[in-house]
Amino acid sequence: MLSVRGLVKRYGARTALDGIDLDIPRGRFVALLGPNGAGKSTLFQVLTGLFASDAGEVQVDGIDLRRHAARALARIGVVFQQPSLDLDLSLARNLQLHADLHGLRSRPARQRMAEGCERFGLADRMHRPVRELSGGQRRKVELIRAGLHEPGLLLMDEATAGLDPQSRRDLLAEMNGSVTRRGASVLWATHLVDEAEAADRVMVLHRGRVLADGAPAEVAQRLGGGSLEQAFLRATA
Ligand SMILES: Nc1ncnc2c1ncn2[C@@H]1O[C@H](COP(=O)(O)OP(=O)(O)OP(=O)(O)O)[C@@H](O)[C@H]1O
Repeated sequence: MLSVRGLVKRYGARTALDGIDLDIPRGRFVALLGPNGAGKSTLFQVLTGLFASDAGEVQVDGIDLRRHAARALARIGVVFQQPSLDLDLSLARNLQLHADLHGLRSRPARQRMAEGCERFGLADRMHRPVRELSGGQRRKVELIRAGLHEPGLLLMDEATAGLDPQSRRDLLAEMNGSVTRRGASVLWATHLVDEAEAADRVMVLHRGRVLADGAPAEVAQRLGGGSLEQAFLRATA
């Protein structure tokens, strides 16, 4: 679903991504685990076409991001680290704008919006301004929005930041649901080891490089043993 080869991104003299290779097949939940400044957001900015890389290739479902950006991006759903809803518009209007941007027909769009809001307990808030929602509820709206066009790849950049334990659990369960229900792939950026432990696969990113990639137990082993948390802290100290 996602193939990245030799990705390099520099900000002036600073190299934020230093030759990233990764392959994510369909139906996998992959955690991108890295400390602050590892390059997670930069990777997402390149994958979503916000920044051009200095070198390397990205293919989404076999489509080259640089040459066919619109087709490649249509297959991606994203929740960025910074909230990006229009607070003055209603929840439904925010979702409808996204559906229109992706050219969704109105009946399936309305049905998916209603299903998503139902799943997250937001059905009775659909026509209220987003400003009236809590931080956790806003995150859930962003998640519904990211999946509205049923993308094969979901990119989540620290999507649980600021959420209470129950909301974090709801979001993770929803992501796992997307993987099993629709066969979507999820790349979940986090610095929280417990979230990474719940993934099928963990990629540890540090200073723009992938230090280890595999099942959580394998990654812990490759980074010197002990728990994943111990190994991660040691490797990124
Ligand atoms: N616009 C920018 N200009 C210059 N340097 C940048 C810019 N954005 C990021 N960087 C640098 O690139 C590196 C990677 O940053 P990035 O935000 O991708 O990391 P991150 O893993 O997402 O961190 P965090 O977990 O803190 O969000 C850091 O050294 C950061 O200071």
